[in-house]
Amino acid sequence: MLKQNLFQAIVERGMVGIVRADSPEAAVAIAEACIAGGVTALEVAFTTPDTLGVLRTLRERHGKDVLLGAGTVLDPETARAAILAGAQFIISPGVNVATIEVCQRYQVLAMPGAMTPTEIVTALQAGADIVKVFPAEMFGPSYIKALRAPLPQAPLMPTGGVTVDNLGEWFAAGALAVGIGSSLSGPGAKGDYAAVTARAKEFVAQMQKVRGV
Ligand SMILES: O=C(O)C(=O)C[C@H](O)[C@H](O)COP(=O)(O)O
Repeated sequence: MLKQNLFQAIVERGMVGIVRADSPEAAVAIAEACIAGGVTALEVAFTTPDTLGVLRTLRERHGKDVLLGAGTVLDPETARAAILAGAQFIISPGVNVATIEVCQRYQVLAMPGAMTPTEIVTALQAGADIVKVFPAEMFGPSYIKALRAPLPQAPLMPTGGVTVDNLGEWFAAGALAVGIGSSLSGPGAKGDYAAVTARAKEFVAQMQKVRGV
């Protein structure tokens, strides 16, 4: 998919589900549970064993309807491997310029993590497509609003502490999209995949409400 179409597809969904698990089997099961509930942009975090295998499995099973990315990517080598395994976007906890460059070279979305205005501007200058504001729960939605006063052009994706209940607040504050971890996939750690699907459905329904669909 062309990078601009990928960007649009993330914005339309409004959320990226974060899959982080103790085993590749659990990661695939959590991802499938999210997809079953309608959350179809997913990041597999590299703290998961055999993340590349998980990405390949999900890429083989799902066609264009599921957007797949890799998270917790700290360096360009990991980014390149993830792209070869089918990742369409690369998320990092911080700003690593060489990682952003690999994303631009292969035309996948670069989504580095940043917190301060200096970091956010550095990320944008280096070629970030979307800036993950992380850890967003430290300052809450009002921080996104404050950032957007001087940086209205910044496409921000707060990540950390996003829940069904506060989803609307992040968008009201100016978020382009959100990253959702434990409040979506948390029950998956205990093997309760049905609960993950139920949470995914709640997020999708709430997103429609927030957007007035
Ligand atoms: O994208 C990554 O790889 C991250 O590092 C993001 C973290 O997993 C978030 O901290 C998840 O936050 P919660 O939604 O509060 O669980």
